Amino acid sequence: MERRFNPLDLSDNAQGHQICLPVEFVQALAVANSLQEVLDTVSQWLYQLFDAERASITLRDDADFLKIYSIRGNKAIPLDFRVPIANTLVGRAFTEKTVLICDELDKSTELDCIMLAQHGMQTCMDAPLLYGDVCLGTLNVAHKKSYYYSELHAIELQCLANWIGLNISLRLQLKELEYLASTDHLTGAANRRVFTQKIRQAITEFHENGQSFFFGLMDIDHFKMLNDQFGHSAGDYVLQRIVAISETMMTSPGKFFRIGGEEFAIIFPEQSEYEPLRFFNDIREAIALAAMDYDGIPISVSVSIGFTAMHIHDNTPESLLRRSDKALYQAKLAGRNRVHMFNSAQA
Ligand SMILES: Nc1nc2c(ncn2[C@@H]2O[C@H](COP(=O)(O)OP(=O)(O)OP(=O)(O)O)[C@@H](O)[C@H]2O)c(=O)[nH]1
Repeated sequence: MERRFNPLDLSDNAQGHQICLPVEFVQALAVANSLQEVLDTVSQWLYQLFDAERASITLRDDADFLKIYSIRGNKAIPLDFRVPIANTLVGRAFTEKTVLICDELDKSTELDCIMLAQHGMQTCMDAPLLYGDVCLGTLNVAHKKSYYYSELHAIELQCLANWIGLNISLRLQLKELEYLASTDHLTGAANRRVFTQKIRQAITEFHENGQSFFFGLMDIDHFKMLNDQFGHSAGDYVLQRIVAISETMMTSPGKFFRIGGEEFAIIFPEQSEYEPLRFFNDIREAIALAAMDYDGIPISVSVSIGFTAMHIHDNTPESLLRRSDKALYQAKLAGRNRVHMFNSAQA
């Protein structure tokens, strides 16, 4: 059997009812440092407050899927699972912005109910996480006994969903703002602002714990000509491809940034197994060999790279930038499509 409750009707029916929350719950939410911490705090407390076998939170992933972001208890539907919005109880709670209770999970034909029933649960209740007109996802609890949750439980779950919806919405907006402030919108690469933070951090870490690194500047060859010949959007496409190729070439601690129109910065921590000249050359070669095709027109492009090692007397990014820029200039002068390491004789 299924029961459904409109959140507005629930609040009408709940006139005079009070919801009582543990102080630790409210306190833990107040000090949560990230969206994930908020979600984990909420699922932990749902699990306890609703005497649940399982508590979870989904958020909208895209037009067709919700994603499980936090779980406490039974892992019948695992973390990060993308739950289809179609043909699931949780999907209907989300799209219809309605609290749904399924009292006999083993009789349901919906995917999420089947998965829960297969792991021994009999009742589940899903409430929409509302923020104004928008539904952000759902709060979900499940229990081993059938017909376990009452309308009072539905009132309380929806009340929590309304309260937490605001918190989640603000955190999502903050995440979006952080993303916009740190990302180059054309290519998705980390931008100059992040570069400035990361290079300063790398310099500090070098002076504090001796973790050395190499710093490279990469510049597209004859990019103006490419723009003139094929058009600005072809140039944009090439920028996107170069970023995608370079990012796949980064070994895990390597960091890549777009710091100007056709200029990129690379921080490459020193590591015995991957020699820097080879690392930078591998990137250069991957770009030179890449098959690029813009609107049916084959385009080949190359880059030049200048790099330098971190020195004990480097206290700010400027000296590193200056040395790499000189090496880059040498690479261009020598014919482009090459990598040069800074050599003090050229200073
Ligand atoms: N399509 C596109 N072009 C850009 C973008 N940002 C900068 N550019 C172009 O990049 C070109 C840079 O040209 P130059 O600095 O003359 O250098 P170059 O032609 O690459 O020559 P070399 O560096 O000497 O090999 C200019 O034509 C800019 O308009 C962008 O976001 N998209």
